[in-house]
Amino acid sequence: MKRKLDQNDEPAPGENAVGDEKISHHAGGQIELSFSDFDLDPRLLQALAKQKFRKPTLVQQKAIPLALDMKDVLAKAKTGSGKTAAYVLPILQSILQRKRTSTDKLVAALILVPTRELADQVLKVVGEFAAYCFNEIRAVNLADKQSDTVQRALLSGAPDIVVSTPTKALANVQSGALSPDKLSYLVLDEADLVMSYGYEDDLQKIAQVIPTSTQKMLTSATLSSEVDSLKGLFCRNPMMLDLEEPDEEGEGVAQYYTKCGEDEKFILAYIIMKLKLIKGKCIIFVSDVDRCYRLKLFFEQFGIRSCVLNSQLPVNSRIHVVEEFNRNVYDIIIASDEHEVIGDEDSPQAEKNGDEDGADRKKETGKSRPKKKRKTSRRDKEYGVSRGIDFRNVAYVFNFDLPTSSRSYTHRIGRTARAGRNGMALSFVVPKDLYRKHPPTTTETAEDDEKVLSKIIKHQEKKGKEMKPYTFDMAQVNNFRYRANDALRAVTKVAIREARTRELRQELIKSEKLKRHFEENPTELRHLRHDGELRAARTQPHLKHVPDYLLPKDGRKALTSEEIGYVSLRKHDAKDRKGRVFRKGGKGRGTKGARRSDPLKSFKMKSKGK
Ligand SMILES: Nc1ncnc2c1ncn2[C@@H]1O[C@H](COP(=O)(O)OP(=O)(O)OP(=O)(O)O)[C@@H](O)[C@H]1O
Repeated sequence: MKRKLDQNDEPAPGENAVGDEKISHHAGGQIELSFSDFDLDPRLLQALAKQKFRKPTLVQQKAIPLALDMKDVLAKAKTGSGKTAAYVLPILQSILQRKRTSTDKLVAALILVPTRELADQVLKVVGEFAAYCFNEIRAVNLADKQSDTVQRALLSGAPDIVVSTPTKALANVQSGALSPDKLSYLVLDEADLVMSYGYEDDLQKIAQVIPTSTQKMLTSATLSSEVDSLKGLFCRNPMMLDLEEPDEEGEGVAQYYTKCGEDEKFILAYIIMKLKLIKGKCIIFVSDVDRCYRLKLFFEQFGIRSCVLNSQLPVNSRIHVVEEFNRNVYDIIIASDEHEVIGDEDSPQAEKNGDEDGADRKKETGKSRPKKKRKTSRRDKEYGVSRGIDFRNVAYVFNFDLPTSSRSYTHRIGRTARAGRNGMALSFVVPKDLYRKHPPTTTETAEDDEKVLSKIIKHQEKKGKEMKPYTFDMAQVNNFRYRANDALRAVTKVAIREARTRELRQELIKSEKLKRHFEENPTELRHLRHDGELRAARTQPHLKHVPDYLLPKDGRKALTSEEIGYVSLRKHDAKDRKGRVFRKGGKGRGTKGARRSDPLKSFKMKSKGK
């Protein structure tokens, strides 16, 4: 029997979620292909070897042959499974092939993405794969904020590949700077988001000028109800891939949630970060820009350094933060997941298009998010880091504020456990009774956390994943309450406003410098750190150290999860070569010495400040 999917439904593994013609695939029993089976240009194989891509991932094994066979492809595969290479490699292959016999200059591929940071990332991936093609491939990014003149200059001479957001692409098509007449490839990366990001009108106009012969590739980790609109707009009979693959070496993302009050979120975050209960790099998602600064200033009180990412920051700074994080310069990023709000504000079609941030939330909770007043501050509509961004070696994702939909949850936790690694996700959930007691000082409402949680649990179960409760021992946690509240009191609204202004000013200066001067001196970029103290809040130096009396009796030796909470977690190994990413160990897996333990238990506590 065919199950009816609502827009928020993420289909169960192998379920025919993306349409009737689709083929569902599972990894089990498939013959494994290697990159050399694809008959790729040797220069591409060389680039793959340089990047240490030993074998194609499942989505690459399935999509690349179809794409090389000139088929339209609609691919749904999990986060971090290598969808970018699945469309970039066939594009490069076809361009190189054409260039063997033709000297025509034309834009061969248009890659549409929802955000500027993703456009930047995709351009870099293209550059990496084209590294040995010398001057044969030219790719440009139109998503950056550039004048029309600069964009026209970029497009003059017909680059082979154009990466853009739909709005920028359409503007250039309409001005005549970008000619889609001879386009061989059109890609929609994060296709469901592109469809529901206020871009539908742009996409419709683009669809009208794309030749019917253009081959289309549409990808996302979450595609369901958008499929019909996408098919209607772009490709009527695509090959549909719905790929579910087992996590390679263990559990993928180990998922936990903790029910707590709004004020307790801060205490727990302080304890987890300061006592390093979970080791490694992390991304903390909050619901809006103010929350970014509230948490950053709160952490600052304890000497915990963090970077923020939000739509107010200049795009250069945002991209730089991600790059530096990936080079292990920073450990903590506090990111606002704002497209949910922007979806509401800027996209009247959000509901129509199945935007979980609008329509699905309504479905889940029975009510729409209250309309927010438009902030006077400048926000970048094309900001977004929960989708597609390839954060490297993220040990855990921390949903300080629960997302408002299961789809958003899937993408957020997909920032860890990428490319076959393991990771962990911890989400704070404010139960209704606690919400009423201490409503959050955020523009978002947490009142529906529990409803969203049950939806998330349901969707994860369909995929064979489990989201487990984790209960902290609040008696132990309460020892830290006074200090946490003291720090929180210093983070006033005025302090947050000042911090926002100060950071924006600093980042604008850095951004300009980044753009002009540091292009020529890339090594100097390192000096422009983004995790400096904002010092907008009252400073209390004593808070930077954790006094011994707050710790359990043998606290200086180690704090175990039994002491801070009871162990209701599934056994989970947390170790990799650098001690950064949780990996499932075990006999014969080369994880000598890896101890089977839960995420908190395995970490020693540090009683001194950073
Ligand atoms: N065949 C491969 N072998 C090893 N690593 C790979 C392979 N393919 C991709 N990767 C790496 O996996 C990571 C994730 O790839 P990518 O960003 O393309 O995932 P994605 O499926 O697009 O994720 P998302 O759904 O979050 O956008 C990248 O760091 C990439 O370099």
